[in-house]
Amino acid sequence: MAILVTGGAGYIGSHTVMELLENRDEVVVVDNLVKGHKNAIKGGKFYCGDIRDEDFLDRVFKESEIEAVIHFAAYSLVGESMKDPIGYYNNNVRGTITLLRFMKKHGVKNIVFSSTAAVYGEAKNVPITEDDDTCPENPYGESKLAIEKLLKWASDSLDINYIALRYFNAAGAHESGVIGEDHDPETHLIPIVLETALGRREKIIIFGDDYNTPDGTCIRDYIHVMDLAQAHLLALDKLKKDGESGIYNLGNGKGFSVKEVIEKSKEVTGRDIPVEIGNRRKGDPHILVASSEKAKKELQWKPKYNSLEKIIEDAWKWHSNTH
Ligand SMILES: NC(=O)c1ccc[n+]([C@@H]2O[C@H](COP(=O)([O-])OP(=O)(O)OC[C@H]3O[C@@H](n4cnc5c(N)ncnc54)[C@H](O)[C@@H]3O)[C@@H](O)[C@H]2O)c1
Ligand SMILES: O=c1ccn([C@@H]2O[C@H](COP(=O)(O)OP(=O)(O)O[C@H]3O[C@H](CO)[C@@H](O)[C@H](O)[C@H]3O)[C@@H](O)[C@H]2O)c(=O)[nH]1
Repeated sequence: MAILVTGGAGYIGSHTVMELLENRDEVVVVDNLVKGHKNAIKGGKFYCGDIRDEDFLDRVFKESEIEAVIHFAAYSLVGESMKDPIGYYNNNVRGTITLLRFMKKHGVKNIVFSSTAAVYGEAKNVPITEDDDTCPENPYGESKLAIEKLLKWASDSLDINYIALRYFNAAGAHESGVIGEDHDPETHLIPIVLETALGRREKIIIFGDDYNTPDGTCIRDYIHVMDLAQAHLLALDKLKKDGESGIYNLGNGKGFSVKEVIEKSKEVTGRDIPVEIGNRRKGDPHILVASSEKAKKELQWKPKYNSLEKIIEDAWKWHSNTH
């Protein structure tokens, strides 16, 4: 029996596939390679196609004995979603609807879903717990919240069990340096900062320094991609064991401002990183920091790489050596 990983050629997906392979799980990856890379998939069986393509998805389920699904495939950029809300709903919501229909048809019950801190919007509490209000500030977060709600109804009446993992900001790379964060164009803070350190960019533009935070720049909770990968395996175990659906935050519980990330990157790389202050980016909440106590207690999740320094070191190893 295999684990179907949608979006397994992408950043977090490819790192989770590595972890599954190390755990000796059988893996089937589905990805349309719109954003991902075939050479980031380090094992298992690969199908190139779109999860919204019904005939394609039906064939994948028919040809492989799928035990459970980990569902990463989505568009995931806050800024892009503000410009293309229809495209975001179309890919994220429609893709998940098609996936659930074929899971149902082929009798696959368990799904781990990539949700996001962006479902919370401007947080009222710091750190944020899973019971806090959800009020997304951008179409991306809204599309993910719509999927969480769909999953809830599906679990109530369709015999589907789900765990939605609300990741905060994924960062870092596999410790081997073999795979890392490889988006094109890159929009995420840490890779852009490191590309600037490497001289591939002239400068990093800070999107606003007039937020209500100590240094005026946005605060995020950066979580190592391999700690996220570990959480997916634990979520699968839990679904197999007790079939109980649930929602879990995944973060380190510590926030860093954009300026702090740049300063730490200067220390790690020993390079100069030129900075310019620019306008705010639409759709950005000022602070997002997780409480992950629920994941630690109920999934037995034990993040191993929980310092910003280690996250930047691993990202730097990949960016400076292999990219
Ligand atoms: N990167 C983060 O900080 C972060 C934080 C919270 C949540 N997430 C969520 O985690 C998941 C993975 O994020 P990522 O950073 O690895 O993104 P990514 O873009 O690197 O990976 C997504 C993968 O899905 C594929 N894909 C997209 N639409 C598809 C479709 N219709 N059919 C088949 N394949 C499709 C892409 O080609 C890509 O390989 C996403 O669902 C994202 O919303 C990411
Ligand atoms: O060139 C840049 C890039 C980013 N930022 C800022 O850096 C912070 C982090 O931005 P980024 O790395 O783009 O991540 P987010 O927009 O916080 O979104 C990520 O983290 C979310 C969870 O918090 C996920 O849902 C998204 O999928 C993922 O892209 C934000 O305040 C940005 O405004 C800059 O100032 N300059």
